[in-house]
Amino acid sequence: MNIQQLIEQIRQKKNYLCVGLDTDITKLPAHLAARPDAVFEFNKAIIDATKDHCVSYKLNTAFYESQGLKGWEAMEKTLHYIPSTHFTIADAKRGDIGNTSSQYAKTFFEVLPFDSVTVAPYMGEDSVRPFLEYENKVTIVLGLTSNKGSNDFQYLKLEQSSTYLFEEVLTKVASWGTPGNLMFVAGATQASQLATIRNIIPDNFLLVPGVGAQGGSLEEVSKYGLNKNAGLLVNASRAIIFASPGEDFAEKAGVVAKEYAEEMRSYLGV
Ligand SMILES: O=c1ccn([C@@H]2O[C@H](COP(=O)(O)O)[C@@H](O)[C@H]2O)c(=O)[nH]1
Repeated sequence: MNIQQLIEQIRQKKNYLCVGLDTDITKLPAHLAARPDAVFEFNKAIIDATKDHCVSYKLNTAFYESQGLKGWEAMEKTLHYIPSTHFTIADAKRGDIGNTSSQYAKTFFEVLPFDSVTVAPYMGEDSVRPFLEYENKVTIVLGLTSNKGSNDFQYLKLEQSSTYLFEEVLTKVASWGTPGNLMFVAGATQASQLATIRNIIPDNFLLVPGVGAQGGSLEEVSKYGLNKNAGLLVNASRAIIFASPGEDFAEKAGVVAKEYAEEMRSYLGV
């Protein structure tokens, strides 16, 4: 799915919810935990219960890679189970010298046919370029992250200027691509910076993690982040997939996803 099709899905479904499949095996419901394909069974049930209330799924690859081959297989099966009407994100945060980034791009755009992958911009243009070379795929670059550690580097002021490092990152990286192939991560916990971010990149989609378990406000994010095409994908992982620890985990996930979707609909004013 490309950005134009994502915009169409948002219009049809009237929400911009991304469900995060951060499937931590230590948190699986007891009745599933011992099953041989537990992670995929869990994800399948979550997708079935939430697909009508979201437009996207984000798989944080760490939760799969940490399980070795079995985890990788669960990630692949999950990706293929997600309906083609939903925008898929590999939250892998890759980026290396160009020669190596090409291999990462091949991994997440070809071997695993995700629609998009998250990329860390620290190593500069040649580390991001191999991802951007894929037509109809989207590169999601870390702009201003949701964690406390974002203060360490992202809020450093550039010498003799009032500009933060993250602002320079957004400005520079935006010139490497277009709103059709480049999104940025902006943490929901950073809502006070969203107006600034929108001034720099009015048209790019923002992937916004940090509502739910991290306490970010959906209302604030929507107020400052929405643009003419919606322009937002707001992710919640733990708050949805682990809404209940019991046999009703999928049903509860569906209820929470529906609540987020309805709140989003009110902000879209449709
Ligand atoms: O700045 C960032 C970038 C990525 N993430 C990822 O999003 C989800 C958030 O999970 P919750 O359970 O909803 O808190 C997770 O995969 C993070 O690695 C982020 O939180 N902040």
